[in-house]
Amino acid sequence: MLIPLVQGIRKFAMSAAQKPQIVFVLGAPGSGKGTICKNIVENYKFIHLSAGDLLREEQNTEGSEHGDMIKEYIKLGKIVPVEITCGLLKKAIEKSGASRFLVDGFPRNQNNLDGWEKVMSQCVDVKFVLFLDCSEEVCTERCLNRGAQGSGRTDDNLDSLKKRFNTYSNETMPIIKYYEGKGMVERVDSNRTLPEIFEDIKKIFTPFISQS
Ligand SMILES: Nc1ncnc2c1ncn2[C@@H]1O[C@H](COP(=O)(O)OP(=O)(O)OP(=O)(O)O)[C@@H](O)[C@H]1O
Ligand SMILES: O=c1ccn([C@@H]2O[C@H](COP(=O)(O)O)[C@@H](O)[C@H]2O)c(=O)[nH]1
Ligand SMILES: [Mg+2]
Repeated sequence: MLIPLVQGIRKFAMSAAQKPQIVFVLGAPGSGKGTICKNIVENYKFIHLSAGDLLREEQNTEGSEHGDMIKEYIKLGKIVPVEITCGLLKKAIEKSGASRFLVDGFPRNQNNLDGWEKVMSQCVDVKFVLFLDCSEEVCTERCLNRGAQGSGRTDDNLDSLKKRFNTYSNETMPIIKYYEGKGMVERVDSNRTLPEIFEDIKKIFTPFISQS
């Protein structure tokens, strides 16, 4: 599966006038990644790609060879192998043809990072990581509310949330630290109200857009 993925991206890279710019959006489950990305898209020229949404879509695609595996991984809060997730992201980036993307909820572990770098690093330009920093307590309450309001997500329950937080602490935090070490992390306290968060988002994205 990895070989056609690499070939496809090379073809894409050759035809692109400029490398697409990528901002990774990371944070705990329920930290507000999807909500904040929606706000960014309303105010700045970005395409929002949620890795979780792409996986849920794939899971529900009739005849998908990965559907059952994705379903199981999501319920257990485990990270799906990068070949699948990166393949879906690559396809969405190519299809869109846009120049700026918010990649929400990826890379989530070392396997994701290695796979992304192997396949995408030559063809896209990762500008920075937006890190939505939010306490487990606040995040849990938000996800449980989202479940109670009928999200339909199989992982908006206490049992799955415990597992998702474990995965986040053990596997995703080291990736955020890795980017921090490279001076690439913009941290926003997302325990606060949306207007407060959006003020900080403006301070990050307005200069970024005017400089790039
Ligand atoms: N700052 C906030 N204050 C109050 N509620 C919020 C805030 N940000 C997001 N929410 C709500 O919390 C829930 C989770 O938000 P969202 O879906 O954006 O998080 P997420 O990080 O994408 O979560 P996941 O990782 O589970 O996909 C949603 O119901 C959303 O409306
Ligand atoms: O890169 C990714 C992104 C997500 N997953 C799986 O999906 C769920 C839900 O993701 P959300 O971002 O919360 O929508 C996540 O817990 C993982 O099981 C993944 O494997 N890889
Ligand atoms: Mg989300």
